[in-house]
Amino acid sequence: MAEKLHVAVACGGTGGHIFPGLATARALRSRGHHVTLWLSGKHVESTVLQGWKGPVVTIPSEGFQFGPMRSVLTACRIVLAVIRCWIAMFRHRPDAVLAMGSYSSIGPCLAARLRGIPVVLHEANAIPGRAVRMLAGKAACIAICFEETRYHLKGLNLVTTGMPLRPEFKRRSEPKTSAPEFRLLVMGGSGGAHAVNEMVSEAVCLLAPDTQNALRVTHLTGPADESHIRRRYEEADMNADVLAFTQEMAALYETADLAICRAGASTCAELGIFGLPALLIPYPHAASDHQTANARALEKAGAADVVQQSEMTVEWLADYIRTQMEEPERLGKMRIRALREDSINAAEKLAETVEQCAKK
Ligand SMILES: CC(=O)N[C@H]1[C@@H](OP(=O)(O)OP(=O)(O)OC[C@H]2O[C@@H](n3ccc(=O)[nH]c3=O)[C@H](O)[C@@H]2O)O[C@H](CO)[C@@H](O)[C@@H]1O
Repeated sequence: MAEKLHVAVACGGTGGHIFPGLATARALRSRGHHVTLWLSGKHVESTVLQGWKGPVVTIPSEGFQFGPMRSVLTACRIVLAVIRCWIAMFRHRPDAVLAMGSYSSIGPCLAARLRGIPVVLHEANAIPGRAVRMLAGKAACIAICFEETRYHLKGLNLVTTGMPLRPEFKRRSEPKTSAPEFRLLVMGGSGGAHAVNEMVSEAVCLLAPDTQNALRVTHLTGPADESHIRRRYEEADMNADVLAFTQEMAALYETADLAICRAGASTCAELGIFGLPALLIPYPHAASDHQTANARALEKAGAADVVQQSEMTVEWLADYIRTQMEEPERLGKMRIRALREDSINAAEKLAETVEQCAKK
């Protein structure tokens, strides 16, 4: 094993950054290293971070904003974050920084560069985000999940690690047993997605008179929409479990027949671990439309269908769900194509990459 290191894992932002950061932090710890999480203070971080007992450094940071005045504000915030991180690094003295690629990676990575500390970046999406593009040139290594990403980061030191996942996301050892009803899992990433919540719940309610006992829905809404989506299903007398957020994702993936969801990087990797077919509705405002690129990679593999939010109607969705319920053979074939190996042991592979890049 490499010598004992102190690694700063910068994983603030959304669940899509915190979960893989946390999984890698745990893998680094189990290899004997000391780990500090560097976060941005966003509310979602406390929801997701349950169970982390190690040290945390919170450096407030905000996403990129554009326009003449806003760009100046963004630049000022970045400078402030770098100064704060640079000061915090006096106390914490990391040997390496691992950044999971959100805007909150920028402060710790630039401060680390000023201090001569090696930086490893993790890019979860098929198209790299702004923070990774900004930091890539100075990184010791960039870990990626999609082979497509190589086209966007030519000439840099890349290694494919896959997406670090929570330890409970283990592939099912026995084939899925068929439940009497069709199980639909609806989710919009770690914060929920309002447009997905509205359209899918309306489509399911449109189907309600014919499918009440044949369809069971688990709908993860995010905090804003939970109560009115629950009410909508109740009024339609529909068999639905509505939750703002759950920590029990593995059980849901394992029992579902179909997912309707956004195409965030963690969601895509998790669908692959469980071989769960999906209808992917990419978030239309994602930077560089990266969710469409993620979704197309799954579609190309025959693992998912993709529909753009702007092209979707409630009637089309209702018809899509009914068709999938009536065609279990099609979903069975998709299930086989959906199973992917590339994110198994990703946390360990990324931990190993950090060890290799760290200051000896
Ligand atoms: C809106 C947006 O820009 N989202 C981005 C954000 O991820 P965002 O957090 O939106 O989405 P991801 O799919 O990457 O991650 C969602 C995570 O939340 C978990 N989950 C979700 C609901 C729930 O109730 N419980 C739960 O645990 C999922 O299992 C998954 O691990 O960063 C990702 C990584 O850069 C990007 O790919 C996404 O495009």
